Amino acid sequence: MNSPYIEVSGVSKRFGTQQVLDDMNFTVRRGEIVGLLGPNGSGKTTMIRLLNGVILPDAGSISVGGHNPAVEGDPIRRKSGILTEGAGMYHELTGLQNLEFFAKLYGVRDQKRLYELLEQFDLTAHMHKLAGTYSTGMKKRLGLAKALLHRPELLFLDEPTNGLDPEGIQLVMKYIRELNRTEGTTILLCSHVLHQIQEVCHEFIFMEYGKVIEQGTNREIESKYVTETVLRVETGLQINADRFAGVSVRRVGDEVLEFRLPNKDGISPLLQAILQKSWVHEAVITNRDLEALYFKVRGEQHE
Ligand SMILES: Nc1ncnc2c1ncn2[C@@H]1O[C@H](COP(=O)(O)OP(=O)(O)OP(=O)(O)O)[C@@H](O)[C@H]1O
Repeated sequence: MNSPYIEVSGVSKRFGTQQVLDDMNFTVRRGEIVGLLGPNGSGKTTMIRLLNGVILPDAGSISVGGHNPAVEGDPIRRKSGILTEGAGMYHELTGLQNLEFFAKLYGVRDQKRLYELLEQFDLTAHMHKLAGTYSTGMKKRLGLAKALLHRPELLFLDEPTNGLDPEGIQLVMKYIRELNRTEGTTILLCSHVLHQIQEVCHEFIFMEYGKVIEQGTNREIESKYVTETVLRVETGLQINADRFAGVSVRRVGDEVLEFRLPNKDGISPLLQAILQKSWVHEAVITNRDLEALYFKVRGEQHE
């Protein structure tokens, strides 16, 4: 098991009278992609700013790669890259000039790196245009190129796919996965779009009201919260009771039935029983994707 790269323990932060973070505790292991998830205003961006040493916690301790961001922000910023929501670009400079500016700031001397990143993010044809004229997707991709200039070992991504079209989302997600796989980059990713990050993250941290309400892999959270299997089946089967083959069932569409089983072992016998009477076009478990888990975890917090 990898050692913790980020350790957050008992961290609280207040702005005026508003308690934004309240006793936050979590760890991120080296080389992992971790999703930080929570509703608007739950404190995700504030947490990233604390990890970068941009603001200071009121209580608790933080370690990032062995450094305390409150007093050692510089070494952390040297080995980390950050993509914020606004991407922080100079609109009156071209894409290339922006990268040149930040390359100088980060002490990146290798000019090839700039062109390599422009190419990687499909920006070569646009590098001489002013960044202010870029589309949202292009700005986001330029922001990523900037964050990666100095080959950081840690990457903070705040809503990396906001405002991107489906193609842009795919490009960014593919790059995140590849970067992690080939360079072992540790990535902390904030997002609302759960189905997009489900595939790329190794672990998830669910936040609410400035607290961590759950942390784990999809499988760990699933085994803790999912006590039954909900199977949606597209079939021509006609039912006239609320059970079929001993399994609870209800109709949810013209040719769609929803079955509730105690566990996955019952799926094959159920499908066999259906197939003896009718056709089946699709069968999907609907209650274990990240979105379903997220609502389940949040729901249990409110009970
Ligand atoms: N510098 C600040 N001064 C005062 N209040 C702040 C400051 N920064 C953040 N807040 C407040 O802290 C709360 C959490 O904000 P934060 O941006 O961390 O949430 P978030 O989870 O990232 O939200 P979103 O998903 O909308 O980006 C909000 O109510 C916000 O108004």
